[in-house]
Amino acid sequence: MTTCTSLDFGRPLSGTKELRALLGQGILNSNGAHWAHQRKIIAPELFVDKVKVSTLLDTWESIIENQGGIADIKIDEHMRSFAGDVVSRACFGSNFSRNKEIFSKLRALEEVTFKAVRSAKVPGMGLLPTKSNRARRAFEKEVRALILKVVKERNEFGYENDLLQTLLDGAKIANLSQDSIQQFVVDNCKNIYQAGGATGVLATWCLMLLASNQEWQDRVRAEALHVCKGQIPNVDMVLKMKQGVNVWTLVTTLHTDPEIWGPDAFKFNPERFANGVSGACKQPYLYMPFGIGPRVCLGQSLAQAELKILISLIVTKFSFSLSPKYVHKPSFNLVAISLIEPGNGVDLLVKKL
Ligand code: HEM
Repeated sequence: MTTCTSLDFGRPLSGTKELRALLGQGILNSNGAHWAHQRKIIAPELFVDKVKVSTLLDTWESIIENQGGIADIKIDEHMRSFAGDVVSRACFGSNFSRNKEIFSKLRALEEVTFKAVRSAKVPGMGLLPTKSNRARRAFEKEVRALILKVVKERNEFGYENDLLQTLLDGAKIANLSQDSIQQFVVDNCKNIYQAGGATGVLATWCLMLLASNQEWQDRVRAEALHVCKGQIPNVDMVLKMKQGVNVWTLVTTLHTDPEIWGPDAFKFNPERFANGVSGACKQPYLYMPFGIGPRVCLGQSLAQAELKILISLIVTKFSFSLSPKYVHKPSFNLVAISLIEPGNGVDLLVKKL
């Protein structure tokens, strides 16, 4: 895989037409030279040191205070906005103040796209003026307009050293028409928001697991307190098939196969990684949470730093357990990068320490 020189790594998503509204021809959904150009532009921008602590902790503290010392919090939205905030700061600079609006419209676009992908059985259905097709087009237009507004402000108010600027400069160097420049920037902004959202889902699952495994929550807290010594953590503290045939690996199955991980494959046991990935499973290359090869996740380091900072801050400031409201319902979201999300969200009972 790493010695492969082809630029065609196939994105054979079923319902690609339906996905166009959500992902366009940005990095997640493109191939060949166009993908390579985008990857070259985006890769240097996803710096670990751009992670900043958000207002999430203050929000939780005030909710807990208002609810008399212990609060029942549905954490999904909080984690989603935290991840969005990090992506926004890391990639779109200080003036990306519309990030919340863009995020919520993208989420709505994702939901209608998901429905369309699931029901795209009849050829041409995507073109009919059905209620969901109209909604999809409306959200697509709104997201595009919001992003282009930010681009306009950037062009009027000057240069900033961030991904948005790099995308604008990269599109200009490529000698694209005005329309193509706009499409290039819009598609890639949407893709980065989509891809970056994965961290929010991962943080949600991580807190759910720590909430239902108190012993591990205590161990993680003790480690975070030991490493951070009462300070806010920073990044240093925490880091041949026939042509045209595409193979999709169901990574969840790979990551829970007892033949690979041993008889306790389904148990939440972070201890298995005490001696690294090679100590945890038979073949280290079978562990691929961020993908593998030339299309490996570009935000891997950013996401890992972001999660370590977030989780160590949360465990040192709060203790938490699963709320009786929580219903376990993992749901597959095939739209962007195949995430398994908590279908009913995650409800936690949170107390300030
Ligand atoms: C815990 C969080 C995350 C997980 C588990 C994750 C996982 C993945 C996976 C599995 C892929 C597909 C790899 C493949 O096709 O082989 C991917 C692609 C990608 N991810 Fe992430 N990701 C996360 C966070 C992020 C963040 C925070 C960003 C940036 C802000 C990001 C940017 C990207 C990009 C740009 C791609 C497309 C790379 C390409 O096609 O060349 N990801 N990610």
